[in-house]
Amino acid sequence: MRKKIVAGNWKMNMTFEEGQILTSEIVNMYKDENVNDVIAILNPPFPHLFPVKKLIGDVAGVSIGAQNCSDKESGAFTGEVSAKILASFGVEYVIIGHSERREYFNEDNELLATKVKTALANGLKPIFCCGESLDIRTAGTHEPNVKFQLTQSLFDLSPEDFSKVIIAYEPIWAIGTGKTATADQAQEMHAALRRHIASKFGKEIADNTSILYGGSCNPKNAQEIFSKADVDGGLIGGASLKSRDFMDIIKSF
Ligand SMILES: O=C[C@H](O)COP(=O)(O)O
Repeated sequence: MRKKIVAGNWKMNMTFEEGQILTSEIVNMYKDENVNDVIAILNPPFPHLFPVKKLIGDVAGVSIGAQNCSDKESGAFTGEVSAKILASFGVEYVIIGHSERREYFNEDNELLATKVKTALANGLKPIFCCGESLDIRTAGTHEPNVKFQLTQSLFDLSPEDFSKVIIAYEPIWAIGTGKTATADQAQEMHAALRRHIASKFGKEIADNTSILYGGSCNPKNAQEIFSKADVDGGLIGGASLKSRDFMDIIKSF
């Protein structure tokens, strides 16, 4: 059975102290409150990874992920962080292909395919982001557009490797805009992606792939979105910076 996952993407937010407070609050709430088998993944900026991991300790169900990794294994690439370094610090997940990386850092499907392979080769589980712009949505070509992102970056993987990937569907027009996709729009795309995955890797793998929704998800709309058959959780930006909101989203299942 596929896993229910809520991942918090802090993006470029939180000082050291703020990150420590946020993590402590989330970890304590997660331990004290009734969480229905939902994996929480905290994805802070790089310098937070080790201290946040220490605060999480051995609390089952809470895990740590990075927001990016290099496509290179190691070497003279100033400012980059490799999957190998992340893994050596006990990081378990890595977000790859977020639309902000695609747009501001020119990351294309080909580069992202390399990043996914590098992450997997070093034991990290990729949270692979995909999603369409408003123009593409308006033109009605969103489904083939997003399927193409998966084909280009993930369909070279072996079935065994693909099974370790989490998909995050994030319509770009819904990110940080307060304009969330409707639950039906999310379900429609998630179901299409699952069919697409099945066409390449088979029904069993597709049925076991967690597909998360991201884009202005908050405690008010999470329950309806998560109630849809093919929505297995969320990739949360703004609302993951407030412990109560993040926990309420986790408890929306
Ligand atoms: O990675 C998270 C997404 O970009 C969603 O961000 P948001 O919840 O602030 O819209």
